[in-house]
Amino acid sequence: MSEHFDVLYLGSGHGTFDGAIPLAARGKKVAVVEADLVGGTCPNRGCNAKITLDLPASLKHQVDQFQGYGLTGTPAINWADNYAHERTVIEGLPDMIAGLLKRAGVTLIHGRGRFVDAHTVTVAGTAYRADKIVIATGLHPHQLDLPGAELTHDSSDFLNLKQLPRHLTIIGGGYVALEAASMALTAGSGVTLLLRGDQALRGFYQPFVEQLLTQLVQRGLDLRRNWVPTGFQRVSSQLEVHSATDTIGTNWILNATGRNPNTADLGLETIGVAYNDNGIVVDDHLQTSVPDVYAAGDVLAKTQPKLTPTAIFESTYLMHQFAGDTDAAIQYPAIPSVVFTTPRLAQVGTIPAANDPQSHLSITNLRDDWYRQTTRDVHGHSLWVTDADQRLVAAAELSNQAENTINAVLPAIQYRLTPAQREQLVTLFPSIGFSAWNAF
Ligand SMILES: Cc1cc2nc3c(=O)[nH]c(=O)nc-3n(C[C@H](O)[C@H](O)[C@H](O)COP(=O)(O)OP(=O)(O)OC[C@H]3O[C@@H](n4cnc5c(N)ncnc54)[C@H](O)[C@@H]3O)c2cc1C
Ligand SMILES: NC(=O)c1ccc[n+]([C@@H]2O[C@H](COP(=O)([O-])OP(=O)(O)OC[C@H]3O[C@@H](n4cnc5c(N)ncnc54)[C@H](O)[C@@H]3O)[C@@H](O)[C@H]2O)c1
Repeated sequence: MSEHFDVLYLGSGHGTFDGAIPLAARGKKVAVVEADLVGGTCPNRGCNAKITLDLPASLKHQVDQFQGYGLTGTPAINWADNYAHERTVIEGLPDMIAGLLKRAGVTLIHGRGRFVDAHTVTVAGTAYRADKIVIATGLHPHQLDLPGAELTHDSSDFLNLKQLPRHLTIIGGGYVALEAASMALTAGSGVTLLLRGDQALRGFYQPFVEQLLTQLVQRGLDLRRNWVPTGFQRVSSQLEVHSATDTIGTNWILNATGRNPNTADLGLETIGVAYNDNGIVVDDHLQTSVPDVYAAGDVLAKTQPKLTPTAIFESTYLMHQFAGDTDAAIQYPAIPSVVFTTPRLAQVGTIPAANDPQSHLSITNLRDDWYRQTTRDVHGHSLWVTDADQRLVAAAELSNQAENTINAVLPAIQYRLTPAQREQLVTLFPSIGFSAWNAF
């Protein structure tokens, strides 16, 4: 007879483990099926790996900004050492997360799961039954259907480079493209960035995106807009990227054209789970079109940003639902996002049009903030959007510490704090939090 669980999760990323661990600790019988590395994309091939590699680049950028302001001599990035450091920080994470799951009493099943019916999945020929099943299978890199596409690489390949190529060509204008471009430029590689349209980072405040691109171009980025690749070719020891009218010679090609939901080969058609190109369709309780089958994390078809904090929020919500703490619909908070370029571009809330009568937009030049002068972080701006009652509803910033500014002001947005309530909050001085709370 097949083993029976209260809840079984497909995938072991943040869409799963932040909820599965407390659920098991509360006495539910929980199983997690993982086909690859435990912990999923973020720890192994995403956030943690990327930020570890980026930090020396970010530090170098800041040291460069202090030349003539108390520092002389610019450090060089040794990529082999940087990569070796990243490995030591990352390599233990799957075992660490597996340990957390096991200590909480979760049964970890290695292999690819597939639905047989709405309450049964098979893994390598063994059937497992559960009262509820959560699909949290994440995304995979989008493949280009072009001649020579096998010569291109994805973000995991980039994060696994032991040495950076002399010249990289990056296709795409999203998070992965901009973060890789910024890191590689600072580390000394030549970088060509190909945008198929006019704009990069479409969801972000475009004047700040343009400021970021200008700074990257000043640091040597070869930016090509409206450049649509038609194919790739190896020519002796070089690679070529072709468009209808142009050719770029390069040493390495990063395909950063997005990621697609892992919905194939799960047996979704067998049991009737509805999905589309954006992912699995769910109701406001994260239940799919099939009762007792749920979805969480990046694989969801959703308008919220497909980020780790969103996945954590969803898996935690499902944990409370399964534990009987709530039967309320999910209510997403304001979800911030940041592009880890140098400088960083961070944002929260919906930025209205400049002439929107319901809101007031103001822009702060970082040069005018005394504290930013001490950190030489003076080349960007903050955007503050307030409503008719002077409550903060959205914000964006381009700076070396943009993620900290946006984190600092999140409570003002989430709890709709009035100016009088904000006055009651005392922050440390001098600090980025103080600068943020006093800027709008
Ligand atoms: C390069 C990169 C950098 C990123 N940086 C950031 C960042 O800085 N900040 C941030 O917030 N977000 C970042 N993200 C996004 C973040 O990684 C995701 O939002 C997060 O990992 C989503 O978690 P998840 O559990 O939904 O999916 P995943 O972490 O992708 O986990 C899904 C898991 O399901 C497994 N799986 C798939 N199919 C099956 C099956 N049939 N059976 C069993 N297992 C299966 C997969 O092997 C995988 O381990 C980054 C992503 C990338 C690619
Ligand atoms: N800092 C972070 O939080 C972070 C960092 C990296 C990745 N991520 C997450 O990982 C996921 C993937 O990021 P991404 O940057 O790969 O995707 P993305 O969707 O952010 O960007 C894809 C880019 O590729 C372009 N594009 C799409 N098809 C193309 C084509 N055929 N030819 C040329 N250009 C094309 C798009 O216009 C867009 O600029 C996202 O969910 C993102 O949230 C987050």
